[in-house]
Amino acid sequence: MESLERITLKTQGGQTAEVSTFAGHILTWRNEQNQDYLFLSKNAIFQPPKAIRGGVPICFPQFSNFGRLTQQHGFVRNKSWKVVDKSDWSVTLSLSYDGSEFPDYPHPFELRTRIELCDDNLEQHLDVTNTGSGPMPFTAALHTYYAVSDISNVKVEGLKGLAYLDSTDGRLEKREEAAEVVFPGEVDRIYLRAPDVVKIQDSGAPSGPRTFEIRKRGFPDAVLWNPAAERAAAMSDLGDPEWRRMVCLEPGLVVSDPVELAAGATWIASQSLRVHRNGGATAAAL
Ligand SMILES: O=P(O)(O)OC[C@H]1O[C@@H](O)[C@H](O)[C@@H](O)[C@@H]1O
Repeated sequence: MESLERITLKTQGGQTAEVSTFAGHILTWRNEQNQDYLFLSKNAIFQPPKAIRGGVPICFPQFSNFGRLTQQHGFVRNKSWKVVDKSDWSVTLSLSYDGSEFPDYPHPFELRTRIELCDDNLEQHLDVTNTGSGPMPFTAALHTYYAVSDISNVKVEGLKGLAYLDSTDGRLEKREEAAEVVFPGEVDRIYLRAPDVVKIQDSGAPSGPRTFEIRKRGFPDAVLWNPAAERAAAMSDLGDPEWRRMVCLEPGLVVSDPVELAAGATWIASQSLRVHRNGGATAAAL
């Protein structure tokens, strides 16, 4: 098994994050008690170019099959990235594509991600520059896997009233009626024009209830995913009971506000993840 280069970030308060140069991928984010905030599957396969199951894979230049590529979620999660700069608590990675490897995607680009860790707050920035001479269409998502005690303890707030495409039902457009979305079975939805703040509550976390607050910028949509038992059983790097310990909330540029980036132009977006523990706010500032 090929070992991955991991960069460790640390805060003064003792939280850590690990970032893999393969895939420009946040692998872990742990609090000072070494408890995981992000889910990384025990069955994850660390064998490039296989995508890693958990953490924060970057889906680019395509989310799912929204684009012309045959690779689900694009190809940057299967590539090695370069470290541009690094401090104890931050790292910037980049990936250049010259437009030649994938005939269905002849658009050269320079993609960067910057990851900054503070106590109970992780920020991830994504920016892309079109280095070609024509317009560059793309879709994208930060495919963030949160660690939860059990999916039956999870409720997602902030989606009520939104239209969504139900990927478990032929991408039929539906409307969210629930103030708190729960997971009685497989959930795979693309919420259109989601608000910039969405919250995931976990009432069974080991050190008391906790809430993940996701603040997104520049991503109009949000994908919510848990595969449930049957689909997870077909995924060798997930399976049972791992699927119970995760939920994905993925800020995305998927359907709303499609982008055709002009030659030389740069697009930027980000997410800021904050954890509120035991129902109380943390001391970290945004
Ligand atoms: O197995 P992959 O390619 O990492 O994708 C996992 C899931 O990613 C989610 O973003 C999609 O909405 C799901 O449909 C998909 O199954």
